[in-house]
Amino acid sequence: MLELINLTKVFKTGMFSSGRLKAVNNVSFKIEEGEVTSLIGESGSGKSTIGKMILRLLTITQGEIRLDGRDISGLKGAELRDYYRKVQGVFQDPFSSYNPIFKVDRVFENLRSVFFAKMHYSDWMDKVHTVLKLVGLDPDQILGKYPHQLSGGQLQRILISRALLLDVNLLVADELISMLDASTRIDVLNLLADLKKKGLSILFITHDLSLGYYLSERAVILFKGHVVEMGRTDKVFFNPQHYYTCKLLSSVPRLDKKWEDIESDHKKKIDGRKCFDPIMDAEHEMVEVEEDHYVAVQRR
Ligand SMILES: Nc1ncnc2c1ncn2[C@@H]1O[C@H](COP(=O)(O)OP(=O)(O)OP(=O)(O)O)[C@@H](O)[C@H]1O
Repeated sequence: MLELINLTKVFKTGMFSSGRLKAVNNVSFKIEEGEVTSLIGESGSGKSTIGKMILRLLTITQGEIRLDGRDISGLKGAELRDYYRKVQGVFQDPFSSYNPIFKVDRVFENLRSVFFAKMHYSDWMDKVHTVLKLVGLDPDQILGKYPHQLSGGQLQRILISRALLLDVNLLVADELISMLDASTRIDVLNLLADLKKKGLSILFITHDLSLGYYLSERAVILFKGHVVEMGRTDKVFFNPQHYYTCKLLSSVPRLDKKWEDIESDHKKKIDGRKCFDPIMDAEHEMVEVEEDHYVAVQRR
C-alpha cells in the first residue's frame, strides 16, 4: 500500500543554515493494507520526520514515497486532497491540535468545508455522530464543548474520528498515546486494534517498545536515522539480531527481574549471537536473517 524507498531527509541547521543534519538516512519499508507497522526508536532517531514526510508536512531530500505505486511528491490540488482522504495523521499532544477559543465542533466544520462542502448538513451531522460513536464517544457529551471541557483521551478520540470521517486507509499515529494516562492509553490502543480489524492500516510511531509490540504485525527499528532491524514483530522482539535492538529490548523494565540480571542476560545473548555492529555511519545493507526478518549489516 504505502512504500518508502531510500528515503532521506537532510535538515539545514545552525546560523545561516550552514550545517547539515541527516535525520533520516536511506530508509525503506512498506506498510501493508490492514496492518499495523510500529516505527520504534529513541528520541531524535527520525521517527516523526518520517511521519511528517508521509503526511507531506516536510519535503523529501532524496528517495520516494509511493501510495499504491504512485509517487506522492508531485501531487497537487484535487490529487493531493484525494491523498489526504486516504492518509491522515494524529499527533502526540491532542491539546495543541485545538484552538482553545473555539468549540471542538470546528474540527469537523473545517473538514466539511474542504472535503464535503456539497453534502447536506443533516447528512454530514449523521456522519459525524456515527464516527464519534465508533470511537466510543457520546456525541451529545462532546459537540458544543470547548477543548478545556474535555479530557486528553476524549480530544485524542475526536482527532481519530476526524481522520475516520475521511475514510482513511492509513493513519499515521505519532506518539498518539504518550501523553495519556495508563487506563486511557489502553482504551485508545484497543480502539486502534478495533479499527485495524476493520481494515485500517496504521503507522504507529513510538519510543515505547511494549506499545509497539502490543499492536503491530510488523516492527521497524530506527537508530540515528537508519533502519537497523525490521520484520514480523514477534521475530524482531523474540529473536533480535542487531546490537541496538538487543539494547533497546534490555532497557524495558521487567517486574520479575532486577536490572543487573537483565543487562547480563542480554550481554550473554549479544556476545553469544554476535550481534551486528551498532556503528551505522558506514555503508550498510539489509540482510534477511530469517523469513520476514531483516537486519542491517555493514557493507564490506
Ligand atoms: N525542522 C528541523 N530542523 C532541523 N532539525 C530538525 C528539524 N526537525 C527535526 N530535526 C532533527 O532531526 C532529528 C530527528 O528528529 P525527529 O523529531 O524526527 O526524531 P524523533 O525520533 O521523532 O524524536 P522524538 O521521539 O523525540 O519525537 C533530531 O536530531 C531533530 O533535532
